[in-house]
Amino acid sequence: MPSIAIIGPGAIGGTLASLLLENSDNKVSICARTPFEQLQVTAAGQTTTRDVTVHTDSTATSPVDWILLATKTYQVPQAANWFPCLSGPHTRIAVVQNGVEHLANLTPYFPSERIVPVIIDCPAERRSHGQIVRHGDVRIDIPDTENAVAFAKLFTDPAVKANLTTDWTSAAWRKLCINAAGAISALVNQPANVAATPQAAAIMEALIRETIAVGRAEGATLDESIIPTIIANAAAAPAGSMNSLHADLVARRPMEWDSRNGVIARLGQIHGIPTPYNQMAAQILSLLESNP
Ligand SMILES: NC(=O)C1=CN([C@@H]2O[C@H](COP(=O)(O)OP(=O)(O)OC[C@H]3O[C@@H](n4cnc5c(N)ncnc54)[C@H](OP(=O)(O)O)[C@@H]3O)[C@@H](O)[C@H]2O)C=CC1
Ligand SMILES: CC(C)(CO)C(=O)C(=O)O
Repeated sequence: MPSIAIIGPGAIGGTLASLLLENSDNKVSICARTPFEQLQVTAAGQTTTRDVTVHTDSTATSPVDWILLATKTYQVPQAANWFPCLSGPHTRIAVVQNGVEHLANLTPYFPSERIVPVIIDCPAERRSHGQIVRHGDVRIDIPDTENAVAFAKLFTDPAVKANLTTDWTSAAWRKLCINAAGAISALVNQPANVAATPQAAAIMEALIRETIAVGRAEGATLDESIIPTIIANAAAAPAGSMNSLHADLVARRPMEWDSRNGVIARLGQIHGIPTPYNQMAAQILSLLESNP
């Protein structure tokens, strides 16, 4: 029975915890900052409610086979306080976050061979502690490695579609193109279909072009055909669709502006690639965050 501790039972962590509990072989525990007794996930009009083991004190935990880290990227340093009690010599960690810095963020705590970086596409929101709404299937891109295959096998629910890729870098940068462009919604506080306006579409195109240029310099294979696709998909999103960055702005929570836009400016500077749109997006979002 693989033992799995989910750190960060929010929209993504709560969704994955519920899906892991579908597999009765899994021994699942949750590491949270706020206690709750039941995990309720609604997807496709169906609500699943389960009693769950929730820890809020790391000293009450013990080493597990898998850690699933699903906090926001800027929360990793604090979440690392869970690692000593949860980690044994063979503990592996799946990092389920947006961005392209999964390994850079976690190698200070784990050897890279025990880190599984996970790119996830799963529109989800946390309504309250332990109450999640999932708005679609769960698609994950993971590297084609022994540990990643073992991670994917923890899930038996067909809603989880795992893509084993030999080019995880390109998959991560393709997702970052979506997330970088998604900043427009938080910048103008408008849902995804603001992309239907020519002004928003032009800004999204500029954000994506910068992301493609830096991603290519980082070794990703990125085709410019994703530009109109990302913009068209956003423009056609159901009315009111919010990405998680925009949801954080509306909820007056901190935002992942650094891992979704700032990273392009940071890496662009290393490669000598100008990234004025992503740099300004990160600066404006940081300003909005500090002056809600
Ligand atoms: N939501 C979405 O649609 C998608 C999100 N993602 C990405 O997935 C990642 C997670 O995002 P999401 O699930 O939306 O974020 P949420 O804010 O919904 O969840 C983060 C969770 O982590 C918890 N947390 C933070 N710090 C700690 C800590 N030290 N110990 C224990 N728990 C902690 C938070 O608890 P608390 O309640 O105390 O804040 C919260 O439950 C992000 O990188 C995001 O960009 C990717 C695809 C889609
Ligand atoms: C693409 C999207 C909107 C859902 O997977 C996302 O990554 C997010 O909300 O952070």
